Parts: sequence; structure tokens; C-alpha cells
Amino acid sequence: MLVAIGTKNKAKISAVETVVKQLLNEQIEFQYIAVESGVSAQPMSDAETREGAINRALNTHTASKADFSFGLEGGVKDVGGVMYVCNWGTLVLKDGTIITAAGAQIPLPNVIATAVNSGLELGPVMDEYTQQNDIRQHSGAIGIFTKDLIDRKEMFEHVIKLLIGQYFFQKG
Ligand SMILES: O=P(O)(O)OP(=O)(O)OP(=O)(O)OC[C@H]1O[C@@H](n2cnc3c(O)ncnc32)[C@H](O)[C@@H]1O
Ligand SMILES: [Mg+2]
Repeated sequence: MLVAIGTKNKAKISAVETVVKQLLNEQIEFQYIAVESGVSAQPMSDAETREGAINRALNTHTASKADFSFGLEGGVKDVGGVMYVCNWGTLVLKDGTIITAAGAQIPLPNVIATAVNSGLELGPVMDEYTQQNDIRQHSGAIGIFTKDLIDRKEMFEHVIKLLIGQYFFQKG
């Protein structure tokens, strides 16, 4: 089967590959496509982040006609005046069926929230904060602020499991 992923981000790619290989007992070809999310570079709500994940999966589906097309999107959201990191995933099946799910969320420190609210993207803000490159492709914000107990790959693995689990349920 063909599995397409709408990103070139290493954390997202390895999350999809790990879970798909674990759950689907067949020969799998993976395809990675950089697609548009159709939302802002830094989504600021659950609704916008979810929409970005759906758009990515649909654009991946259109480009690949794969059996499974995945779209994963990271964003932030405000809950009671506190900024949380949020992540959404979408699986589009070959027949166009859309399945969605969201991942674990943690609050971001005020210094990070202030920088993001000033219009910066979380990715570069995290690089500046940690003095490392490309945190978004490795630990992610969720890894940095949990001492890597849950990194960005593992967080996305849960999202992929929630997507494939719903597919199994629908299939019966
Ligand atoms: O290449 P793509 O697939 O776009 O991957 P990305 O890392 O840019 O991830 P998103 O576009 O889904 O996330 C939107 C923005 O939020 C940032 N972001 C989201 N979650 C993050 C995390 O856990 N750690 C660091 N940055 C994160 C990301 O770098 C972007 O600036
Ligand atoms: Mg991005």
C-alpha cells in the first residue's frame, strides 16, 4: 500500500512511519510531499490548527492518490489566558473519507507565549530559547518542557494511533 505524508518534517515523518509499520502488516511504500496548509504559518487556535491538518491531508491525497494520506499540523491555543501548544492530525482514505484527531497539550512558559503573541513562529522562538537548531524536527516544544519524557515524535505517534484506530473501528 502507498502511505503519503504532507510534510518533510523529520519528527512527523518518523512518527507516521513507526506507527504505520507497527499496525499495518503489509508491504508499505512511503511518499513525502511538502504541501500547503492553507492556514497561517503559526495557527493560533484549535480550529485553525485542525483546518491546517485537514488541508494538508487533502492536498496530499490529491497529489498522491495514496491509500492513506496524512496531514499533521502544530499550533497554539489560548485557554483561560494561558497559551498551550496543540497539534492536530488528519487521515484521508483513498475514497476521500476524512478522519481527525488531536494530541497532548501542555502550557507554554510566559516568555514563549509573549514572543508568539508578538507575531513570531513557535519553531524559531524555541530555537532561540534553547540555543539549538530545528527543535521542531526533534524534541519539539513538548519535549523541551517535559525533559523529553514526551517528545514531538511520540506526541504525533499518539495522534497517528488515534487516526488509524478510528479507521479500524469504521472498517469494522
Ligand atoms: O514542515 P512542517 O510540516 O510545516 O512542520 P513544522 O515543524 O513547521 O510544524 P507546523 O507547521 O505543523 O507547526 C506550525 C508552527 O508551530 C511550530 N511548532 C509547532 N509545534 C512545535 C513544537 O512542538 N516545537 C517547536 N515548534 C513547534 C512550527 O515550527 C511552526 O512554526
Ligand atoms: Mg510549518
